[in-house]
Amino acid sequence: MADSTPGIGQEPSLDRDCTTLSRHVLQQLQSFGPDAQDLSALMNRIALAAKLISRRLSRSGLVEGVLGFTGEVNVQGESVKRIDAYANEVFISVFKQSGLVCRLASEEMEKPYYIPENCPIGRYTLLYDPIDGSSNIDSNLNVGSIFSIRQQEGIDEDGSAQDLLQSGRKQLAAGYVLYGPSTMLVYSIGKGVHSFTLDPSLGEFILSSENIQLPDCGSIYSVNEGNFWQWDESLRDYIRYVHRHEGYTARYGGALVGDFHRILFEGGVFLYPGSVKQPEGKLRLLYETAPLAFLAEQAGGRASTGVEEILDVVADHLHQRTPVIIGSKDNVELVESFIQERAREDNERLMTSS
Ligand SMILES: O=C(COP(=O)(O)O)[C@@H](O)[C@H](O)[C@H](O)COP(=O)(O)O
Ligand SMILES: [Mg+2]
Ligand SMILES: [Mg+2]
Repeated sequence: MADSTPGIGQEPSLDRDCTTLSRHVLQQLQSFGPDAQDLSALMNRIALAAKLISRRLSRSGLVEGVLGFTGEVNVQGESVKRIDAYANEVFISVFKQSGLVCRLASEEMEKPYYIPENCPIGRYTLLYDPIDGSSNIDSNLNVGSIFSIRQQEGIDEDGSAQDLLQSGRKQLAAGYVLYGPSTMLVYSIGKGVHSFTLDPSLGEFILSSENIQLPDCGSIYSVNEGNFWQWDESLRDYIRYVHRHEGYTARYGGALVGDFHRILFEGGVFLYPGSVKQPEGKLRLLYETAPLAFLAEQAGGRASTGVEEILDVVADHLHQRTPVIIGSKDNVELVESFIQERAREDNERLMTSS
């Protein structure tokens, strides 16, 4: 049997390279300057929030007060789950003491939460969806958190947060946490997309994949087909095309983070189009689709509303929704081609009837 004991002068081999998240941020920025230190500290705080939420989720069937609803309805008109409220508070308390951010904006709060004691030191705003896919939680299925970091511009004295109403290209960093069989954090600071896995025995996120590349084309399409008759005919045409062609497979888990994660690693497309009732779709621009679009572009993929890149959309209010088609370049383009074709036909019909 081979002797695996390290010889004199040899390092004992580890399972993997133990690159932590904060070290990774500094390595990418190749700097120890104040901006790099800030970004590294911000990511560290997000990791802390993720660990606290992950710990709570892992005990969800065992302790009181994790599952079920609070009885309140949020600004989106959705019933708030206890875990939504808990995770929202976790991000607030983690960042309140950080000195890093002046303002937090989340799905669960109508207006941003201001931390005046952090200003003007904290020059950043954190936008987040504390728990994405919370309808999955009572069935013990995957959920996530989504985050986006922007530089705060101006002092926002009147509390209107006008500087947040800019395109997604203003994001400094974005990412998500997936609470699945393991807890993973995927992020980008505009230098590729990288994933980390929480090692529960160390309490640290350890690098698992660097420079993730979305395949140009993939077989997965991920969409809630229960909404088929609510969509525009162009989307129905696309789905009919997929049904009639070999090589496609449907995957839909009911939590955007999980569904996007699969697409990021395996390729394909996730869609949440507008419907008759909700022409803008369901997903929110500033803390759901824009951060994921940032990751998709950084990984060589695309994210589109059908007529415009998601990252070019300028929000007109904090909780703005937007249709989204996100994933592999070729797949996104194919969906867009159905939308454009239908728009062209509608135009021609209009021209001939007038
Ligand atoms: O944004 C989402 C829900 O967010 P939320 O839990 O409100 O943060 C998504 O995860 C959707 O729930 C998901 O895409 C499934 O939507 P439906 O198909 O159930 O409408
Ligand atoms: Mg969500
Ligand atoms: Mg949510």
